[in-house]
Amino acid sequence: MNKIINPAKSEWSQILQRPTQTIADIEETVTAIFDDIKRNGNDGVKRYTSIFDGVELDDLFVSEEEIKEAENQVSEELKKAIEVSKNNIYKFHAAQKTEKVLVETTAGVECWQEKRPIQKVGLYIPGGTAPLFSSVLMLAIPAQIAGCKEIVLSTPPNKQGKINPAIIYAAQQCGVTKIVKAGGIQAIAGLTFGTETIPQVYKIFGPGNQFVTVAKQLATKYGVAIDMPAGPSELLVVADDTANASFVASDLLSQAEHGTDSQVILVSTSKEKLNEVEKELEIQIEELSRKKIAKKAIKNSKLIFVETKEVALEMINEYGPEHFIVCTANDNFYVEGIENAGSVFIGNYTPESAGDYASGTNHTLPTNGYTKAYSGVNLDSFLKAISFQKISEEGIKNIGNAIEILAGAEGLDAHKNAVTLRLNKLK
Ligand SMILES: NC(=O)c1ccc[n+]([C@@H]2O[C@H](COP(=O)([O-])OP(=O)(O)OC[C@H]3O[C@@H](n4cnc5c(N)ncnc54)[C@H](O)[C@@H]3O)[C@@H](O)[C@H]2O)c1
Ligand SMILES: N[C@H](CO)Cc1c[nH]c[nH+]1
Ligand SMILES: [Zn+2]
Repeated sequence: MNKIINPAKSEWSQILQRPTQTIADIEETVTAIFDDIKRNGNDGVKRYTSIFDGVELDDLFVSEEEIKEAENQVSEELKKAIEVSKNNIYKFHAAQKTEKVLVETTAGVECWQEKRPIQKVGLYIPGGTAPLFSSVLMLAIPAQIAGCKEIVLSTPPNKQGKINPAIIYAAQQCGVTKIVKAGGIQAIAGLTFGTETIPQVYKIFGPGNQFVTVAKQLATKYGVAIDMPAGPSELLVVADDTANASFVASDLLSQAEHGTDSQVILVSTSKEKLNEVEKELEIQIEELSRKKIAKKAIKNSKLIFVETKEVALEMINEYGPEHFIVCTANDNFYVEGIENAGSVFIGNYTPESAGDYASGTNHTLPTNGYTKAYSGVNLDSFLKAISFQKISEEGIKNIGNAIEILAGAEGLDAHKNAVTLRLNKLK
């Protein structure tokens, strides 16, 4: 584990740098693959699947037979756990529905806002080193509640050209309409341009490694919307003497095991707690099946001592973690003061894994400091808000003159005329 540091404020941005590559590092590769797939469709998707995933595919889609097989392969125990997770995610996201907002802004001028689903959405489900079927629930459940019509899922196949049965099973439980066997940049390109058989979608959702994240960002150049950049996992824990060191270490490792480019950080006002957690990390990491990955990720990680909670909070807001765990005597200080975080976990008995799987909140969250401007996935991510207005004769008389003056001042005569003609008719 890295040694405990106490950086000066001037060093924060350098110390807190993410270990991921930037758009500039990956853009050339992504652009070349996008161009190829735009021109060559399915052949291009298959070629890059062969290069990056090591498998030659005949068919890019999960078949009816594979769907039946998956249903039989998933254990009853896992099906029940998926049901618990699904129910909680459903409850939390269904509760986010909002009523139509109607306001009579001036007598005779009615304005309202209503939400409509995005018709065609693409869900990316990571599958490089672990089949994240929990991400299927996190994306397909809100898509279904929102009323999206076409829900296309894409995920990388294994070396036998198969998709993990739990991914297929979860997709069937949540209204996914098609499952494409493609991962990484080729999956995002397929959903961006559409191919002979992959539908082109209006918005792409989902987490992924740095290649997926940069590909999603570049997809926006071609007119496709994205949920947010949701890249390699991050966790920042703030802990004082009241925290349980072994719990804190287990949480840090839970995110370190995601990928070698994950980053976990512990900030504390207690040197003793930092030392205790460091020892726990060394013990617990040896027991993990993914210790090779976790050990590499831990190299990107920091144990930071700060003198006061005020300095801790300022540093945390500067970093803007994807996940933020608060385990201190004064949790409210951090809960009320946090400005930039994807999802917040409070107290010794709220592990980050709860949000990853089953509490009900969404685990598709902004990383790499994008918490400063983006929210995690929620019901609104799958909806558009459309504004409506209806103006009566009384209404146009009330606001017409103001519109004429405003349009005249902008030098836009046609705008002004559209009101003047109506006002004249009402004289
Ligand atoms: N932010 C979030 O909300 C969130 C949620 C879950 C997971 N995650 C992150 O998702 C990631 C999952 O990563 P993963 O790799 O296991 O799966 P993945 O599905 O994201 O990526 C696998 C794909 O990457 C492509 N790829 C691999 N190496 C490449 C290379 N050198 N050049 C071009 N393409 C390449 C391959 O096509 C492969 O199919 C982890 O980093 C994890 O931390 C983030
Ligand atoms: N922690 C991940 C988001 O960064 C989500 C996840 C899925 N499965 C386990 N964890
Ligand atoms: Zn996780």
